[in-house]
Amino acid sequence: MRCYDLALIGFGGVARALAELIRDDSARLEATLGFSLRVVAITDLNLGSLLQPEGIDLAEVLAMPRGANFSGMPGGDRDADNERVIRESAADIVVEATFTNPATGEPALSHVRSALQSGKHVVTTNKGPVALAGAELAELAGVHGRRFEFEGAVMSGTPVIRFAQTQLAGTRIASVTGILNGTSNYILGRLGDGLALQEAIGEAQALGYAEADPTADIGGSDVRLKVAILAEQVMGVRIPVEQIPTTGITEITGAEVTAAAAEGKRWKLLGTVERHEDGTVEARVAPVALGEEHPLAGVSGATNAVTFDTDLLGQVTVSGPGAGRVETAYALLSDIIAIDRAGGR
Ligand SMILES: NC(=O)C1=CN([C@@H]2O[C@H](COP(=O)(O)OP(=O)(O)OC[C@H]3O[C@@H](n4cnc5c(N)ncnc54)[C@H](OP(=O)(O)O)[C@@H]3O)[C@@H](O)[C@H]2O)C=CC1
Ligand SMILES: N[C@@H](CC=O)C(=O)O
Repeated sequence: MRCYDLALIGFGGVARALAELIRDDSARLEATLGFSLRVVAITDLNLGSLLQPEGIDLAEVLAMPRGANFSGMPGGDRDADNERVIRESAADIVVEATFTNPATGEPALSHVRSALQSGKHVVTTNKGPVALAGAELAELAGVHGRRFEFEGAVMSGTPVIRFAQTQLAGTRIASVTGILNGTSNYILGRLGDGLALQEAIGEAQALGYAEADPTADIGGSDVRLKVAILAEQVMGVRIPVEQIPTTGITEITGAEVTAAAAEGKRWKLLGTVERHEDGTVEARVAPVALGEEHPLAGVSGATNAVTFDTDLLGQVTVSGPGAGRVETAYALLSDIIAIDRAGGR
């Protein structure tokens, strides 16, 4: 049985959900996938660092009370010494799940570079490094004979990047348009139900949908990163993030959501990448009041959907969870499966 050792960098909602999956479902995963997973290192701002090459007892760390940290445990330290843990741990795969900085991609970008340079595969749900340095990191992975996988960076666990890269590889994609942020889509729905913006944000945070800084969700910068990722990964065009005109949903009121609904319309925050006939490619993020007949109008809650406009198939739409702890942990698992299927070690 193949076994992959993991280092979890960032132990928040998504990484914990992955740890719970490994703790609770390893027998099924081993039987269906043919490999096992073991966590040998964890770092987190709150908890510090834990390095245990023989495997960490996940039940023990998942049960740690709020405010506790790893100091006092064998291989434990109260500081989150990410770089040392990434380089020194015996992990095969580094799981990067810290927060997303939409401007610099740091510290995640440095984590990914260090992991690849020290000969480890990387799986991440962090949009920053992929949007800002995707090509550089893919090249670095190639140089070191490792893989850089990031399915969860767009639409959480719903397989959209790999789907487009493999299943749509033989078509020309003229445009990609989608609802790409679960939090803002959820909030628009709740504004329509009569909630105040802050209440709706609070709900999205409690449900594990929102970014550590939710202004990234409602201000559009989260979708802007995802649009840049889709442009590069699916349409082969690098568009610097700062060149993507972006408007969020902060100016949309509950009254406007209700008034639009009365006219048969639904406000949606759309991310779009379009290839024009002259070959130029344009990207944007903006709220749009869609008519009820539009295929994306009925996509509600934290569900996301993206429509690819192709020459051979016409429109192909993929829809599924766009946020959520367990859903996003699934993206990490799907990346690990991709590494295994590519030959693993
Ligand atoms: N939740 C979702 O639905 C989705 C999330 N993502 C992405 O996945 C990543 C993780 O998301 P999620 O788990 O929800 O976020 P959380 O905020 O729950 O978890 C992030 C964790 O990383 C820790 N952390 C932050 N900075 C550092 C650092 N420098 N060193 C070590 N630990 C650090 C945080 O500690 P502290 O709390 O002290 O800051 C926190 O425990 C993010 O990049 C997010 O954008 C992608 C798709 C969907
Ligand atoms: N905060 C994001 C999480 C996934 O990327 C969202 O709500 O879509």
